Amino acid sequence: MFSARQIFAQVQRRSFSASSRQASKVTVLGAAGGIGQPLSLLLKLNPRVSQLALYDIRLAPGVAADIGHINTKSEVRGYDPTPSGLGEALKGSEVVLIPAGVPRKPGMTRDDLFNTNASIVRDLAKAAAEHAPEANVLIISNPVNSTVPITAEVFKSKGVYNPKRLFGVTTLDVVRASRFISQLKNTDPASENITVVGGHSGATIVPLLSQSGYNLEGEQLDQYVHRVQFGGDEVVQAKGGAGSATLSMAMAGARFAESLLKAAQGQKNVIEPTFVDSPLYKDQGIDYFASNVELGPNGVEKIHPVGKITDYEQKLLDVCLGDLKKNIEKGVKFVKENPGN
Ligand SMILES: NC(=O)c1ccc[n+]([C@@H]2O[C@H](COP(=O)([O-])OP(=O)(O)OC[C@H]3O[C@@H](n4cnc5c(N)ncnc54)[C@H](O)[C@@H]3O)[C@@H](O)[C@H]2O)c1
Ligand SMILES: O=C(O)C[C@H](O)C(=O)O
Repeated sequence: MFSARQIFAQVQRRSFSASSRQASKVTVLGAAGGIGQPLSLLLKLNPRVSQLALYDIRLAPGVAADIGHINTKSEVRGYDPTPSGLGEALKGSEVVLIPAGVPRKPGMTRDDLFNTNASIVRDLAKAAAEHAPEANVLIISNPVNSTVPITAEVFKSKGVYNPKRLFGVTTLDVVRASRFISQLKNTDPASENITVVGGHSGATIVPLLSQSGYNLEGEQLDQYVHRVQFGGDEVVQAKGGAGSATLSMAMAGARFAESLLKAAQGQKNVIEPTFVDSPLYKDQGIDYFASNVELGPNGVEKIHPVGKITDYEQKLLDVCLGDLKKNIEKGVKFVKENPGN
């Protein structure tokens, strides 16, 4: 005989496993690139994904044919670089990841990518607003501090903006912050989870080490913060002109997509750092900010405040806010002045 409690637990388990089998179409725009390919591979390995739609201006059908042989259940399809191919790739999608655009070379800042990537993201955002207005849109293309506002402005201009469904992917900053502290403290990096707030470039990346109970001091603290803020540059230098982080970014993007799908499929307390339309600094004219965000079936469920920080961290945050405001304004202005076709 089962007790009422056991039966209840069984029903709960069944309903969770039913919802975790829910069909989820995921689309990658820029799927043939340095990030796009390993990201698509990781998504193919994710049992929460039922359909994987790959789009790029080159090679997406080839990447799809290759990944499609992997023996997991999801259907993979690559789309031709035409407006109808893009539309089909987006139609019915629950999660749209956008790593389309050019990466940095040594000596460049992320903002130096603006001139090329702003119009790429604007045009892909237009297609997403038209064909997948209710999808969760995950922006990876740099400069994220500007490409997220660009996407928001496009969605607003089409009357379909939902601030709960637009995310700048800043997961890599937390992945790095966790890895780098584990190297200093000889801990397991997988069990570190350092809070990182602000944005995704240089001084706008603000690790809040004190919130994990660590108190590095002096030069060691300065070096740690610098490494987290400029971790991307380490990879750009090491690749010597052949691009920026792709493999670690693919892991970070796949982790964020998995968190969104988990939350959409009923899991509670799913928290990820991400750059979203946020109330935290709107009184200072800063409409987007990255902090820990609880995800739910509707996307953003709850935006966590920055919380208690040290005077040192407050100084980092002050610098961050100044830069962030300019990056956001640049994105908004771009769409107003260059609405495209
Ligand atoms: N958010 C982050 O943490 C993070 C981390 C690493 C890289 N990035 C950024 O991600 C972007 C991509 O980096 P990458 O290394 O994959 O570059 P990449 O050049 O290897 O790949 C970019 C891909 O985008 C495609 N593309 C270009 N224009 C397109 C369009 N209009 N529609 C569809 N696809 C298009 C290209 O054909 C290419 O396959 C860069 O802007 C880079 O700075 C962000
Ligand atoms: O550094 C870059 O340009 C790519 C990315 O934003 C990163 O953090 O690795």
